Amino acid sequence: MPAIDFKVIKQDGTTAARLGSLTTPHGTIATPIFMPVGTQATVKAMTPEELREVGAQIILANTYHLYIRPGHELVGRLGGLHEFMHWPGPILTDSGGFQVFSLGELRKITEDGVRFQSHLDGSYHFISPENAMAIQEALGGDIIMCFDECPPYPSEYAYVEKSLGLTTRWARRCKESHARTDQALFGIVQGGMHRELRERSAAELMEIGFDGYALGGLSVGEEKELMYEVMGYCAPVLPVDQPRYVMGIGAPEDLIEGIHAGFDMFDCVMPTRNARNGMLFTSFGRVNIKGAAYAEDRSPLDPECGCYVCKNYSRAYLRHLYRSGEILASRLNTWHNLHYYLNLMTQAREAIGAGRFGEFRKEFYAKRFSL
Ligand SMILES: CNc1nc2cc(C(=O)NN)ccc2[nH]1
Ligand SMILES: [Zn+2]
Repeated sequence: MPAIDFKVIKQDGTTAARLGSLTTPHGTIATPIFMPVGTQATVKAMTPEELREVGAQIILANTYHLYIRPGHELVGRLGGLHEFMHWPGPILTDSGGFQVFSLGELRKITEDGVRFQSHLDGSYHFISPENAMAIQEALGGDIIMCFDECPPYPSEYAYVEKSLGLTTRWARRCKESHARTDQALFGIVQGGMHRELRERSAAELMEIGFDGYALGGLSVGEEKELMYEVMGYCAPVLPVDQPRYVMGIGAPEDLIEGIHAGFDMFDCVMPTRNARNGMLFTSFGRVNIKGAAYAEDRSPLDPECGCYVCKNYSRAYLRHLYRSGEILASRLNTWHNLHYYLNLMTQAREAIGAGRFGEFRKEFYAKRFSL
């Protein structure tokens, strides 16, 4: 009995966008879906009940951070992430591949795995594909990710080619050592910005066979056009009847382009991190709430939003909270940004259901810069 079941409910009329249903041991998710990032077993500033209220269906937790603190064995002993963080819905854990490679000089890659120093106290650690599986199995997420190498951008062609071979060999080791049948395992396609390498990586992973496929190694400093090009030629080579996930993506327009290309799942720290920095997303573009223009602006942040924040608070008050360094600023700004992202996904799903995602995409761009 596979851990997850994915069905394409409806293919859009004129684009590669599709409406899907992803059933996991902790509930069923409508796709396309955005996953709020809960790095240290919390989506910062939000309770699980509030996450539900803004429309979150599935959240992401970071294996690297939870391995370092409080430790995956501790989380396992306390019943796993769902129990530990009081989140009853589906959880996806990344493998730590990206975080560990982001440590830069503090890490050494070998065929067997990666040796790295903790960002907290400099202590030495080693993660192999096998223990990336053991860590995620202890954390107890519903969907876990292969341990891969995310090459820096830009990298020499030869390096990217060599790296994808390591990612494939590591993916095979992940599948061989993955024991929990109630956890789905996704492969991660690498290959940089080279079409033939991306297609080779995808083919090698599909040969091994996974429950879903992610596109890694994007949003690493490349131009948006290049990111969209890679998404455009990767989606069609991935299995049509399995979930397609783009990791670390992205800004609202990146989600629209990812859905347009045929992807189903997205995660990004942007809505939550930007919220804490006063950068708010609205249907008409971005609002930097600390701007003096909002000092006496009694209007809601986004008149078209309708979330708890936009129904009850003025831009002037949100600006005051932010400038005063109030904790409520992070909470209200996060609430609104997550509602914006998740509501955008709801609208996208409705548009696909009506066979009009192409028109929806045009409307999205038409009103974006009318602030
Ligand atoms: C914000 N940019 C961004 N790029 C990512 C790439 C990966 C990846 O390749 N994981 N194996 C994961 C998260 C990412 N977030
Ligand atoms: Zn709002």
